[in-house]
Amino acid sequence: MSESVLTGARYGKDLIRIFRVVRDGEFHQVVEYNATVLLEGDIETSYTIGDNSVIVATDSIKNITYYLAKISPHILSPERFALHVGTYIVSKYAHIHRAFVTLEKLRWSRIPLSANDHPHPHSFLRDGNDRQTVEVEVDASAGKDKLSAKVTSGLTDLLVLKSTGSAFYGYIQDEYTTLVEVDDRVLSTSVDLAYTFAPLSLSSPTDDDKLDFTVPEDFALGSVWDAANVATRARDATLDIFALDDSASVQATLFKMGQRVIAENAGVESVTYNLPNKHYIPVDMKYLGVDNTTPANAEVFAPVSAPSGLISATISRK
Ligand SMILES: O=c1[nH]c(=O)c2[nH]c(=O)[nH]c2[nH]1
Repeated sequence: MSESVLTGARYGKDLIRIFRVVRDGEFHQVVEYNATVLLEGDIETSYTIGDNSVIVATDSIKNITYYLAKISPHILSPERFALHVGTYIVSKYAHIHRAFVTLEKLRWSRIPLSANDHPHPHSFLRDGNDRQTVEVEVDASAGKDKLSAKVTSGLTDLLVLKSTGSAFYGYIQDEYTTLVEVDDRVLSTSVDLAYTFAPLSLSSPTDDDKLDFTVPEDFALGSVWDAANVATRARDATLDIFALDDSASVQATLFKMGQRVIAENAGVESVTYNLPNKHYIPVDMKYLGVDNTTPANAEVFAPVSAPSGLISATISRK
C-alpha cells in the first residue's frame, strides 16, 4: 500500500431539529431551526489510531446545541445563536479550534385573523417553503482569547415566477442552436442567495456556564449585528428586482439583485446567487392549426422539471 496521510478532518452533528418558544404571557415568539454543528481541531488521532479521547461525542454536540437553545439570549436570531454555539464549543474544549455552525430557519408567521387585522399571539402558519440560512465559522486557532468569526447568511428555495417582463434574444447562433429568440417569456426560478458579512472579532467569553460573546452597543446598520433587517432587505430586494426588472436574461437580473443587496447593506461584502432557470415551454399546437407558440399567443405552457438552466454569480463590494 502506498503511503497516505490525513489532510483534513471535521465532524459533528447534522440535522439537529430545534423548535423554541419564547413566552411573554400570552404573546409567544417561536423559531424552528435545522442545525449542523461541525468541529475541527487536534482530532487527527481519532481517525489515525482509534484514539477516542479527543472526541467530543456528536451526541454531546447535539446536547450542547439544545442546552444553548434553552438558555441563549440570542435564540431568535439565527446569526447570533450560531455564533453562540460556535463560541461556546471552541471556548469549552481546549483542543477544538474551529466550529462550523449552519442553520436553516423555517418560516412560522403569525396567523392573521379574518375577524380583525391582529396577528394571533401564539398561532402560526408555514407561509412559504423558503428558509433563511446562516453559516458561521468561529475560529479560535489564534488563541481562546482571540476569537474571530465569519458569517454568511442568505435564503434558499424562494420560488418565484413572472408571466411577462422577461425576454431572451441575441445569444450565439450556430449549428447547435434550436432555442427560438423571444421578446416575452415566462421566467421562474428558485432563489438561492448567500451574502457574506465582514469578518468579526469576538470578545472572549467569561461566564463558564454560558460562554457567550457580547454584542457591541453601537453596531452599524446593515452589519451582522443588524442581521434580521439585512435578511428582510435582501429578500425584499430580490423580490422587487425580480418583479420590476425588464429582464434581458437571468444573468442580467441576477446582477441587479446583487448590486442592490450590496448597496443597501453596509456590512455585506459579497453576494452569491444561484438561480435555476425553470423552463416553461409553450405547447406547440400548430398541428391543430392553433397558434400557441408566438409570444403574444402563448398561453398554455408545459413546466419542465429537468433539465433547467443554472445561473450563478458573486457580486462583491469594490
Ligand atoms: O436567461 C437566460 N440565460 C441563459 O443563459 C439561457 N440559456 C437558455 O437556453 N435560456 C436562457 N435564459
